[in-house]
Amino acid sequence: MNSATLTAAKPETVAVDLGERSYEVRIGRGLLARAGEEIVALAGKRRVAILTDETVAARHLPALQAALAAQGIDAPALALPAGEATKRWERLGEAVEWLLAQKIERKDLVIALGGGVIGDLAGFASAILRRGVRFVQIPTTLLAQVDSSVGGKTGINSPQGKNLIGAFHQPALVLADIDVLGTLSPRDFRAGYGEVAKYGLLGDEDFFDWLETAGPTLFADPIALQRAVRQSVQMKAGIVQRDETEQGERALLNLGHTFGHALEQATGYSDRLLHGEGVAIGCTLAFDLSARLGLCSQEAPSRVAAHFVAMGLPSRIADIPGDLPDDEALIALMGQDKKVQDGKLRFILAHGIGRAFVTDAVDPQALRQSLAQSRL
Ligand SMILES: NC(=O)c1ccc[n+]([C@@H]2O[C@H](COP(=O)([O-])OP(=O)(O)OC[C@H]3O[C@@H](n4cnc5c(N)ncnc54)[C@H](O)[C@@H]3O)[C@@H](O)[C@H]2O)c1
Ligand SMILES: O=C(O)C(=O)C[C@@H](O)[C@H](O)[C@H](O)COP(=O)(O)O
Ligand SMILES: [Zn+2]
Repeated sequence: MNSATLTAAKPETVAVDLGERSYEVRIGRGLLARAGEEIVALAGKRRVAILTDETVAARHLPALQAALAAQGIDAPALALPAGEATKRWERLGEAVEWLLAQKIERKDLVIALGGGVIGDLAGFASAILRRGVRFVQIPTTLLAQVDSSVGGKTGINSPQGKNLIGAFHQPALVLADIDVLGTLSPRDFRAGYGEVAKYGLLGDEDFFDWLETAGPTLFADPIALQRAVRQSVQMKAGIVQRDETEQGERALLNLGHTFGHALEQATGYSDRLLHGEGVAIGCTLAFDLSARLGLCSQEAPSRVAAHFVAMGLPSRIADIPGDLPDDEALIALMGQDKKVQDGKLRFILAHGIGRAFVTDAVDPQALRQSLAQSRL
């Protein structure tokens, strides 16, 4: 990120208003260095334990530990292997046993320093440790800053499907320091962008219009990046406030995920397909299916695909390297989706860009045609 020539906006705060589970999301530059003060303000000088991954630990853990040490807090850390494969029982067990060995008590704090994998796993570990301890999200990927650190969905994957084991457990604070995104690989940055675009596609056409121009500049422009993170978090916070446990509206945040999660399972939760890449392919499929069902214009899916291509993201199943299960097997994998009701798949489709809705009225032939088209 070109921080020398561009000044950034001031840090901003988005409140997530959930009664006694309310918290704030701070977004801006230099927040990692101020983490010690934030943690003391939240929990005094209580004990703190950090869960992270090995890649993030090498780049950003010393700065966090120094910020905490400056406030007199000695914070031990456990660094798990980086990558989606870490979101599983064995690593969860390792994390929980380690937290117990650190004697983390109910009123102490767990810090998740990392991307969505660490945030989801650390959040779930915090939910079940002594039946619930507080945790703070310090998201270090674009995906985690715009999406996974907010809203309290925590959990791990199963061989049967994505995020099938988990709990709702809201963080006590989120510190999204956009400076730390400067060390992300271009591929991980782009994957996170898949979730940014999702917000425009599901509920805000003006945001999507802006992203079509600003998207390619985000990595180098902290002002545009902070705006993208803030608008995404504002949209997610609004939805989560109205529907914390996904009884209705929150399912819109799953746009593209019925497809994406099945593809992630089919690729073994490996780096063949990152979560945000699956979301980009899934969003394109959702718009293609919507157009086939006559719900939106034919232009909408082309515009969605064109934007993902312009951003260097995959937009078709054919973009995934290696062999994949056939369409019937992919549809069977979708059967484990958490939105399934009475055995029936439910999809997030759209009447146009920014106009998503939930439906179970999907012609299976149209679904098969969309999947077949996406393989070409
Ligand atoms: N809970 C939710 O609401 C929610 C929302 C969206 C996604 N998710 C989950 O999030 C996960 C994906 O998250 P992700 O894309 O952040 O993946 P990730 O956590 O695996 O991070 C991606 C890669 O970036 C590396 N990394 C992280 N921060 C870095 C930094 N600052 N500099 C350099 N490298 C860095 C990591 O080590 C990893 O290799 C998926 O499991 C997905 O299901 C959850
Ligand atoms: O917060 C939500 O709600 C979301 O659906 C956000 C998604 O981006 C995220 O990937 C989430 O983990 C998917 O939820 P799931 O319930 O399908 O596992
Ligand atoms: Zn997602």
